Amino acid sequence: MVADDVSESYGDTVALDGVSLAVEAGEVFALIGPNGAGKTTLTRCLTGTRTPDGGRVELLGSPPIEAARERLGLLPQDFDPPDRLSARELVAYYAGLYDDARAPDSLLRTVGMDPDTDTWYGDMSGGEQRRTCVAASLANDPDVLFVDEPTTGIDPAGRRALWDVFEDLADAGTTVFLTTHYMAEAERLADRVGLLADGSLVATGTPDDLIAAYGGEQYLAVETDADPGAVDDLGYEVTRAGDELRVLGVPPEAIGDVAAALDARGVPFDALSWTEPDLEDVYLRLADGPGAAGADETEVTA
Ligand SMILES: Nc1ncnc2c1ncn2[C@@H]1O[C@H](COP(=O)(O)OP(=O)(O)OP(=O)(O)O)[C@@H](O)[C@H]1O
Repeated sequence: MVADDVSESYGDTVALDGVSLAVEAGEVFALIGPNGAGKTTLTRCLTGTRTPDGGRVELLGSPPIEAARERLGLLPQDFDPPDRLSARELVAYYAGLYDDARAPDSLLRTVGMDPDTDTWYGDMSGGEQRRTCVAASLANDPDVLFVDEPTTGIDPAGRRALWDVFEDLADAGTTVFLTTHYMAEAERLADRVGLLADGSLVATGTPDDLIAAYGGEQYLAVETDADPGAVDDLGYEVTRAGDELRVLGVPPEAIGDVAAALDARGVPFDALSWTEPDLEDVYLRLADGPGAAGADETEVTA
């Protein structure tokens, strides 16, 4: 799928301001960014539910509106099926829209739902509702799946179970375009991540490359009142952050040496913890921190 210089506004609100990206067949692409960044709008443009004001969009080699419906799966953020259907009825309804659909019971089991439960959709917990909706979005065994915040409201075990579902789909060759606020979800699932802020794509790259470029350094946090000068001869930069000293750039294999050096210098400390940057640090730096969204649009590559 391709978005080329896509712009879209709602009245005076600019939701997308010249977004360009390309997602390869079989790739898992995660779109992250703050509330109101334009993620849902971009998903709508890519799926043909909105026609952008400007730019070009291509899905499965055609304008989205012409893309083969039976090859697409879509779970919108605001998907709101009828309340008075059981999970089986709901998934069977969506499966019935296609000539060649997967069996509803098997789909429900895939997402961790008991197909025999007769609770109406309107009476299910938020997490059960979302799982059922994920099952419905898979009814036609799509080649390209768009899922907008698929695991919101799902408990941690259920979320991990759905990650396995998406991973299995990706392993089987399905292209997945995922929108999420869970950085661990993007980091675990995505081949590439795009960070959208204020309608612009601020950075795109593999999770590892983005973390290397923007995540900052690994560091050893030393909970102590000591002055940074007490440990500034260890070969690492040392800064104070609240009640801890941060010894920057310490690799995991050097943690013992630093602890021994603290002891040797008589520096008292209550705790040591080692931290390595993750996608959340990238997000905070580029989208939510000081100077956020100020980065030029960047494709990060190894
Ligand atoms: N139907 C609409 N009418 C007017 N403005 C809209 C409409 N839909 C979205 N917007 C505005 O467009 C901008 C982008 O919204 P969008 O829903 O695409 O963001 P998002 O990144 O998906 O946000 P969230 O993470 O909260 O779901 C926001 O400023 C939003 O208020």
